[in-house]
Amino acid sequence: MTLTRYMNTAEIPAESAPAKTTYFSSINKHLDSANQALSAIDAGNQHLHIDNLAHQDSGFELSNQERYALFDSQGMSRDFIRRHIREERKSFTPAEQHQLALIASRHMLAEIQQRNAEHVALYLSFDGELATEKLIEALWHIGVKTYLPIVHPFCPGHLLFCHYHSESVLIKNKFGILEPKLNVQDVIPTPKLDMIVTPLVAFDGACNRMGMGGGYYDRTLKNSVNNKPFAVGFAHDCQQVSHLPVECWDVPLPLVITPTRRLARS
Ligand SMILES: Nc1nc2c(c(=O)[nH]1)N(C=O)[C@@H](CNc1ccc(C(=O)N[C@@H](CCC(=O)O)C(=O)O)cc1)CN2
Ligand SMILES: Nc1ncnc2c1ncn2[C@@H]1O[C@H](COP(=O)(O)OP(=O)(O)OP(=O)(O)O)[C@@H](O)[C@H]1O
Repeated sequence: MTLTRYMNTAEIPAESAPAKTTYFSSINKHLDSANQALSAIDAGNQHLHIDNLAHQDSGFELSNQERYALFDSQGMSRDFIRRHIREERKSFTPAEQHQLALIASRHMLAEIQQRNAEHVALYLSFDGELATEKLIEALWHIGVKTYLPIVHPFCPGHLLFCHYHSESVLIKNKFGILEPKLNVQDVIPTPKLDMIVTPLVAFDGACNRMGMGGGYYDRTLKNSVNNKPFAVGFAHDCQQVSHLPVECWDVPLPLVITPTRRLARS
């Protein structure tokens, strides 16, 4: 059984929205196995786990009644969608955020392992973004090298990617986001990354991506050749919208992973 098992292409419009409680009770059914998968790696049971995670059914499928309702964004401006979805993703409690991040991290870990990625850029969450801390710890345990974006000190709108390890010193950037203190020896040229797990504010069914509005990831991803590095959006289900107004500089993602979906761009 493959990961695509939990991809559900049917979209539920907002008017037939199930209550958030229904979404959470279906999510909770999958929490134990996600917890076990990630803590087995913590416990050093790596080898067994890598094999298991890569091949077992690590996904799940929600019925239309259980899934998070799609926000109908038709005709809305980018700015309005950005503000609305930022509020939506911030509305989860810390406990809900933790559960959702665990479940999604398990899926992302399986994706990283299946692709044999050795150098993976991620982000440290803020503003209600899906948290990556557990995923990063699991990657350290299995020997995958992790990197974080740094807002470029001289080149406005651009990012540098720096090695992130257990000894890294983190400082807040101008947006209040934690990033590694710049050390040139830690910088990796972007084409050397195998994967970039990108933050995003909103995405649609065609894997179009909208971020915080700085154009940082668009500038980074426009230089990808043959999907190297392979960019994967990591987001809450509530961040999917029915339609994103696309600009000429927007770079669509080949894949988006949420707690309940693996959405590949066709
Ligand atoms: N966790 C995380 N790290 C990331 C990003 C991200 O989206 N998430 N970025 C993705 O690109 C870059 C930072 N880009 C950002 C762009 C705008 C704002 C922001 O908060 N803008 C404010 C206005 C700030 C101001 O005017 O000074 C806002 O919109 O409220 C934050 C991050 C690099 N690191
Ligand atoms: N490749 C590029 N070259 C030059 N300017 C760009 C490029 N990509 C985006 N921009 C500029 O960046 C600004 C912000 O773009 P946009 O609103 O799409 O960012 P975003 O995707 O929301 O942010 P991010 O990628 O940082 O998460 C726009 O004004 C756009 O002109």
